[in-house]
Amino acid sequence: MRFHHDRVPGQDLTFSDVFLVPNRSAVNSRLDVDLSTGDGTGASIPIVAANMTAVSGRRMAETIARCGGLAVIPQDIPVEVVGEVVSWIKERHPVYDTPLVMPPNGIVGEALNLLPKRGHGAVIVVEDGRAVGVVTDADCEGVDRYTQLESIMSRELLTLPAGIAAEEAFDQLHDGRHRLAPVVDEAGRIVGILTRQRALRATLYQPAVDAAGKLRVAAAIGINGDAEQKAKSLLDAGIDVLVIDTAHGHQERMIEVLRLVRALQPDVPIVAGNVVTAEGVTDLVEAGADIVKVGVGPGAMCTTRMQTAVGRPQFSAVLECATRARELGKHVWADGGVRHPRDVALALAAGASSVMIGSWFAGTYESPGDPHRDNDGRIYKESFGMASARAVALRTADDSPFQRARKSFFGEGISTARMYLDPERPSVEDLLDSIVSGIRSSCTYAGATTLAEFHERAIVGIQTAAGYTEGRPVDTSW
Ligand SMILES: NC(=O)C1=CN([C@@H]2O[C@H](COP(=O)(O)OP(=O)(O)OC[C@H]3O[C@@H](n4cnc5c(N)ncnc54)[C@H](OP(=O)(O)O)[C@@H]3O)[C@@H](O)[C@H]2O)C=CC1
Ligand SMILES: Nc1nc2c(ncn2[C@@H]2O[C@H](COP(=O)(O)O)[C@@H](O)[C@H]2O)c(=O)[nH]1
Ligand SMILES: [K+]
Repeated sequence: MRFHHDRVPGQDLTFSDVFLVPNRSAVNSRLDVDLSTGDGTGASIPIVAANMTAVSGRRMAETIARCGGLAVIPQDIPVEVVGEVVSWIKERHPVYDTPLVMPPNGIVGEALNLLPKRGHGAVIVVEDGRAVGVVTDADCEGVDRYTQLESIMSRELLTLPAGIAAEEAFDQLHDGRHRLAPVVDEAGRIVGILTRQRALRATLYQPAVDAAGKLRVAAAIGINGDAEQKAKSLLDAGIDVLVIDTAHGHQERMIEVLRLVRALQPDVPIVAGNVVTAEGVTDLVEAGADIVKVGVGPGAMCTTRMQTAVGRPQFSAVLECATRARELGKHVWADGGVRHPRDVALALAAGASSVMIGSWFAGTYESPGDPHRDNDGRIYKESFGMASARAVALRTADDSPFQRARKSFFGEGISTARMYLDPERPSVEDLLDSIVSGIRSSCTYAGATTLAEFHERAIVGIQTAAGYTEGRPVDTSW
């Protein structure tokens, strides 16, 4: 990456301060771009869902991995629960979505609770292991909540044979005017769901899978307590990437924990952070990190900069840290502050191998929270920071009241924020489509077919606030 006209800025910058200049390009199609990360995590797109309780649970993890990214199960989840989550994810189909299933005598109220859990928007009614009907939101409209599904379900059900080619599945769905269909094995048992969109996505995304063809998932630990034992248990549970995460990653306890974990000789990459300086990267890499997580204070739930003045504008932090990591033969993940696909492109241009997204993904069907409606009927989910009073209260539930009170003293995050579901893009897969199409396009504007080439060729300019505003779409006259 170089700065436009080689004007290296004298101050630190964040994503809104910068833009990408187009290059002469020999890349004919955005579909010719390979977005795999090359950082040893096996991800085929450079997106990681952050280790936040309001963001990354089992549904987020399977959905993102199916599109080639990763989710990090947060450190606050008990190890035995993480073990169950990992086994559950490894049992999911790498291409077909997990169906929501109910019996014919199940009631509409329950179906309405299940529907927002998944982007495909349908409950499959199953009897003796076979699909006998399908119920969507529209079928439940104006119907008493205690009505049994068999009296409202649509019985005109297309089923697709397991192993069907994605394009063939799309055509069958399209020709039969079906939005989705259960995929069944030879015995007629449901193995998953294909919507038209998922069939299309199966041709555009490569799932992130392990050597056994199972979906990949990452998990995090903190630096307190018996971090080494916790790391061991997570590795035994079969996680694919281990994240060691704390607010101030450039501290000696982190270095000590990293050394202990590295000594376990895990055969999965170790990610550690967060830092924002080259020195931080050097120390964590020397202690055993394969990937360093970069970002102090850019997160949407984060009050650290207001509380402490500490942090660093994220674009410059990523650039400096990625440069050092590259010199050491290692990688960085850009963590926090991403609100538009352009921010992802800029973090990749600065040299990150992957970009972490938290709050943006909290406002999707697949995040763990329950959907709520505001006074205007808009659907939102609650998000909260991992250093907020709410997260600290959850994390310290087993401590004595005095210990809990002491630990709540240093909150550095928001306890409730409303993350609205975008009616056009309510599922995390919709957001991924938008991000991935954006960065594929950024790569071709730069003349790059891989992320390594993108970083090499990217030309970054610095803009005024007016320059940034000019780039925003205008949806009313002025
Ligand atoms: N990326 C970011 O900008 C930030 C992210 N977070 C996220 O919040 C979650 C909780 O992290 P964290 O608060 O580190 O909790 P942890 O449970 O990981 O504990 C942090 C440990 O570091 C010690 N510590 C020393 N100085 C600091 C400091 N300035 N800030 C925080 N801890 C310090 C703490 O001791 P003691 O409490 O006694 O001081 C404690 O022992 C993580 O997921 C983290 O990523 C939190 C803040 C900033
Ligand atoms: N200072 C704090 N930072 C936090 C907290 N919870 C999470 N985070 C960080 O934010 C990113 C995600 O950023 P986003 O803009 O995509 O939401 C996450 O990975 C953490 O590094 C917090 O309570 N305080
Ligand atoms: K912030």
